[in-house]
Amino acid sequence: MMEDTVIQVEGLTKVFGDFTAVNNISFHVKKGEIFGFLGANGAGKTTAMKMLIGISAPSSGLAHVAGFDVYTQTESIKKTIGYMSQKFALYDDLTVKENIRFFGGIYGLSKARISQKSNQLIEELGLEKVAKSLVGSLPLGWKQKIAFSVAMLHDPKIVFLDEPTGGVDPITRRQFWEMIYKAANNGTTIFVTTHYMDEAEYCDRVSIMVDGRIEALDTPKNLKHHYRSESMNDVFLKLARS
Ligand SMILES: Nc1ncnc2c1ncn2[C@@H]1O[C@H](COP(=O)(O)OP(=O)(O)OP(=O)(O)O)[C@@H](O)[C@H]1O
Repeated sequence: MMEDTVIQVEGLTKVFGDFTAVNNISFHVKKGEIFGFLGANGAGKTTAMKMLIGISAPSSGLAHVAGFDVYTQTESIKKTIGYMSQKFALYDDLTVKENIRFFGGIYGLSKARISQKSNQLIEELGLEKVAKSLVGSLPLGWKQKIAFSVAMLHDPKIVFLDEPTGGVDPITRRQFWEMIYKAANNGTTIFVTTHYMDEAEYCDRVSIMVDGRIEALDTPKNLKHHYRSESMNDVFLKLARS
């Protein structure tokens, strides 16, 4: 594995019965890169991501995440990465502080470290007034920003974000992306799926999955040039909906 490669995937495949959900995909992701993982509904993004985060065994192919093998070193992978999904992020019936304490504990942080991280996160996000409110009472955009910070509590090398901004308003999405940039600038690798094509423009490189295969992978600029498109939306429509 090249020194700055943090995700290495070769011929990764997942079969359910006679249906191939992820079909022989290959790519590398570099340290500190923001890697966009795009595809229409059902293209196979979540299935691929589940293999990379060590919760679903591949049918065939190879993958290393932070240097760990997805077949044999899944516990090491889980400790090294952060994960956030739109569908499950935080406990609605715990307060902001309780969520931080809970997830900090799961990640194995010391009490002192959790307390320090909790204060830092609350200050950075300007959450002083709602630190003791139940997360369920907060707007979705706030929840998602807190969820991202919680996924970063243990300073993961790579953070996997599965549609992190789904249903969130454009201003909050922009703020969310500022958090992503900051994490990437600090050396965290970001692997992100999204349905928002403006967000695809913010990625360093983007892959586009169609029916389980990666049909295109390049910088947004090169993809637009190659597909003679004005925007990533056009590129996506040409590939994913053709
Ligand atoms: N456990 C499973 N058993 C059988 N088929 C599955 C299973 N998990 C996913 N699939 C199928 O694999 C295909 C890819 O699903 P996946 O959830 O990976 O797509 P996706 O690109 O993440 O879509 P979305 O954007 O809707 O989340 C779908 O046709 C889905 O029905």
